[in-house]
Amino acid sequence: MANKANPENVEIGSAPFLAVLNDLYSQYKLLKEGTLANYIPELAKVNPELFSICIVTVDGQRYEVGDNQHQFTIQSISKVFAYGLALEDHGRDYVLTKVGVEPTGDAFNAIILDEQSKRPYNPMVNAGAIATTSLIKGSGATERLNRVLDMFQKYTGQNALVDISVFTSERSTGHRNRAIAHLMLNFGMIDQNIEEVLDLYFQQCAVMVNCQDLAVMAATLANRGMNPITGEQAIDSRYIKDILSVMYTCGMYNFAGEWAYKVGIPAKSGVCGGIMAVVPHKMGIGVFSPLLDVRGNSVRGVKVCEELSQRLGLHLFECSGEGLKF
Ligand SMILES: NC(=O)CC[C@H](N)C(=O)O
Repeated sequence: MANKANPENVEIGSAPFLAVLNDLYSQYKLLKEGTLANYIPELAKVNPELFSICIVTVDGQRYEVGDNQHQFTIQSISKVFAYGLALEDHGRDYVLTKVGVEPTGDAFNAIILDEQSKRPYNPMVNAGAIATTSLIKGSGATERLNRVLDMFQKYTGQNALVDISVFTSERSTGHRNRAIAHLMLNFGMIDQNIEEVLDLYFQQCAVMVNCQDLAVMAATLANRGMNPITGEQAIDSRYIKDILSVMYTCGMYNFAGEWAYKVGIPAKSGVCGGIMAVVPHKMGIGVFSPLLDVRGNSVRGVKVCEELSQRLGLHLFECSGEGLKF
């Protein structure tokens, strides 16, 4: 796949977004820091050079640069959407008894639960995401998986498929997640068959997307839950505030505070190297670059979002008028 800016992009959108995206792409293409996620063996096989940035506005305009068609597994970004489905299945109050909404300041895969309540801290870290996945309704494993895939299809407008190699790779090595699930079983936070819950969690993490899909999914959240390309309602709009709040406070794990301070918009990263960011009522942003920092966030992805936020004036609390108007 081509690693340089695709000249066809000029057709897709217009300045100023495209000029900014092209600029960021050429600038950060030179940045080679970070490491591939190798605790899931299949993820260590990815080409570390891959890089793409995409913006989709709530009125359906698309601006993109780089390897936007390259498919990768969604990993932790799936946690956002599974949380939405659990909220639709059970309502806010019940979900809150099983998964909290407190940032942890710990790594995404920390084996910890809230001391008092025994709940996992929030749905964006592994413990909370496994608990969330255990809440997804269905009469058996196949129906639950199909519901998850249908849900992803509504958000992306594309067929949702699981990358079987990545799924089996994680299933055979995911002992840390198994330990987390057993801890939650011990405290009665999950009650279903653990292996079945973990299978669904690993499957949802192995759903294939490209950078464009991330931007469309983010734009759907920015657009009160309606996919701006297909017009389909992907989630009940009443849960958008729940989702965006936990993304804002917990979506970037133990970098969430600095992210909120510097970038100032709800976002979610995954060890695939994807970052999905939401500018409410305006746009969705997807960035993909697989080299990760120590917290498991894409090195280029963080840099691109920091600069994009500054240059387009995206920070939610920006009031000095800095950045481009749109
Ligand atoms: N941060 C991530 O993307 C983690 C997701 C991965 N499937 C895991 O559970 O470890």
